[in-house]
Amino acid sequence: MTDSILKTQNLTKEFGKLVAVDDVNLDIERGEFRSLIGPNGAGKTTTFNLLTGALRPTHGSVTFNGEDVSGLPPHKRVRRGLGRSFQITNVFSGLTVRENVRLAAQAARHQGFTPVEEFLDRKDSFDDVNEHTDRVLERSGLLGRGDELADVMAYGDKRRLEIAIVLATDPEMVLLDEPTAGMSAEETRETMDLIDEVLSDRTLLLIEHDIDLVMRVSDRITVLHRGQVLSEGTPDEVSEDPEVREAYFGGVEA
Ligand SMILES: Nc1ncnc2c1ncn2[C@@H]1O[C@H](COP(=O)(O)OP(=O)(O)OP(=O)(O)O)[C@@H](O)[C@H]1O
Repeated sequence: MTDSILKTQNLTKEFGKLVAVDDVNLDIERGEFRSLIGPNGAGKTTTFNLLTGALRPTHGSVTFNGEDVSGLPPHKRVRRGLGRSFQITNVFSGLTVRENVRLAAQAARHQGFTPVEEFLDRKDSFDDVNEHTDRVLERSGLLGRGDELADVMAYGDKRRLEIAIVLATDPEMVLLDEPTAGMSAEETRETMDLIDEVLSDRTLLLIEHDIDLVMRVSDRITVLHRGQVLSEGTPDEVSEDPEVREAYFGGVEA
């Protein structure tokens, strides 16, 4: 039996008459690197938003670690270990590297329900958050650079900081929404290497339209087309699927 970390059941999102995500069943195994690909308008971003909680499904459910999280807002999903990155991650440019990471660690960790509870919680958790921040900086290759202002960091280092911010929320699973969008081939390679270096022990779901990129990095690939799952399997299985070739290349041999 597989050890599922994230499942969707009959996940559906309608925008008026348009069914953007249509009865999608995903079953992602703990530790897996899964990619979700599909041509423009296939429903990738909508699926991503249903998983993070930015959108609520019209029908169906999202289960994370055995818990139905369909009704939970994004920040509560993050606290349960379902992290997300890049397009939603904010690097505060006026803050230092350490402050950025610390803020993310704090936001993900505080558990108090009222300001008073939070205040009472705070003393103990300060040491805890500081230690966690150090561990994250070390893991991300940023220890010793904590006092640098995010604003003046080089492009590649900023990406490193973005990943550190995700890691600070202590995710069991990370949702990556087109992390290399707009990058050169060289920057794409560096970013994927960095993800591999820093997040390789987490379950990853990469939303991506670059089919060549996902072929290289994924354990399994789910192909969406017109809101539905068209194909699923290892990179080899998916790339040999005639329906995938049809959807991507219009039947023309690539
Ligand atoms: N808020 C919305 N209101 C109405 N229609 C929407 C909304 N968001 C997405 N859609 C539509 O749902 C369909 C799926 O869009 P989605 O952005 O999820 O696809 P995608 O696979 O991410 O595409 P792309 O690669 O172009 O970003 C598209 O037809 C899109 O126009």
